[in-house]
Amino acid sequence: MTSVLYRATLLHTPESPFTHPDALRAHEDGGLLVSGGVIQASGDFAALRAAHPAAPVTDLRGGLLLPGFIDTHVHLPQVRVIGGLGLPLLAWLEGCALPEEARLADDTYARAVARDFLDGLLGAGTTTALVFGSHFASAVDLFFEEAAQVGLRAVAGQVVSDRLLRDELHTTPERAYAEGRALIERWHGVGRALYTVTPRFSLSASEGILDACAALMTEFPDVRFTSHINENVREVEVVRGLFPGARDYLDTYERAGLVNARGVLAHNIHPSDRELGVLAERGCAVSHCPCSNSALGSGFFPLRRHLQAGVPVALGSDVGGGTGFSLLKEGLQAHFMQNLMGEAGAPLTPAHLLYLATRAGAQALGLEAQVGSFLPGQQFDAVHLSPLPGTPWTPCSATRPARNAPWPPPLPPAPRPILRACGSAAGRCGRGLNGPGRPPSRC
Ligand SMILES: O=c1[nH]c(=O)c2nc[nH]c2[nH]1
Ligand SMILES: [Zn+2]
Repeated sequence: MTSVLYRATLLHTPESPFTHPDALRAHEDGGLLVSGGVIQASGDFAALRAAHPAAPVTDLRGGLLLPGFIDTHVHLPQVRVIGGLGLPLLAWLEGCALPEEARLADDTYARAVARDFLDGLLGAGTTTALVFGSHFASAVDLFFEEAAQVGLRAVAGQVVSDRLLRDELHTTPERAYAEGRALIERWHGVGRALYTVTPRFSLSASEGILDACAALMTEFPDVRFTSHINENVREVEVVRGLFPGARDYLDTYERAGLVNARGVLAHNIHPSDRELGVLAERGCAVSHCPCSNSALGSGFFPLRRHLQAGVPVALGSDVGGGTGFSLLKEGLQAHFMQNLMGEAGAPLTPAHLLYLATRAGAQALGLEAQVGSFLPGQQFDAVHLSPLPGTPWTPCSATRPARNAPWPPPLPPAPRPILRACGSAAGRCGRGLNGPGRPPSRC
């Protein structure tokens, strides 16, 4: 099989920068040798060229080649309600998201939505996504068909709920099991498709429906699991009331047997230490969706606590609670929000952000042997970020200060003031400013 040598500036993070400070691999004049869609070698272009002189070269210089982005939380039926800002979660679901989700009962509408959604993901450089599907089995079926057409690595499933949404979005445990089973048999492992068992959240899922989800997970041991957790204070309170015997939100899934290394739970903004400990011990990942957390006012994600506990974390766009498909934007927002948290935040460098948008997502989905970096043996799932022709392209030449270098540097001694403000309230002594040497207390 012919190999092709791609020439570009390459960046990838085969290790986690949270544990390996030198995790970023950067090759300014880099090369990737690809054969049959699989990466054979990566590194400096000159060395690869010397070792493979006959390989045809595809020249992609002038931009950046990164592993394709991996979105670990995004809702198929919400692509047309992106940007409904200003409401907290439960009001937003009722007024904005759920009425639109009900429209996917119509197959023609559902197909059009699937196409918009896939355009959005691929346009943002996302090549793998963990997709919250539709409540309607036929819409999920259509989605898998459309995803196969465009080559997205779709890890998706039918969303199931049996209370507190809208009647047309409710199902029963028996029907959820039967429709889930049929979709798994039709799509799981076909081409790039994988199936995810998807109860919407414990607020809308009875114990019966969580048990039906667990039955599918037992019967098909490599399908994935996804849901929401601890997103909004009011939501957490309602869930506590609905599951009086549960220790906390996570326990509602745990008791059904749904928490393990095949799982990704979205948000987790308000976790207890117990929940973090269990997630870490079971290897269940959390999808952090910072634009959604900001848009719905859900709160600040305690990334530092997740990292300290050892919980795997990756990034999600959470369209349409989130504001768009770009994981570059999610990374930037994550950075801003961690900054705003001060001491409680985790400082994020560009290497952390690249990792969270690529390799961390692959690990969360159990796909790290296939995608997420440019290591040999990986699929050639990549995104080429190239500026439009004519855009000035000046690499940033600023040097970063060392992590613990004092900043700001000490200030020079302050000049002696010539005039000092009057010490009385708002200068009401009538003299305004004191003359040199007159202490404010004499005013
Ligand atoms: O951000 C969210 N988007 C949703 O659609 C949803 N459903 C339950 N919980 C949710 N959170
Ligand atoms: Zn969501």
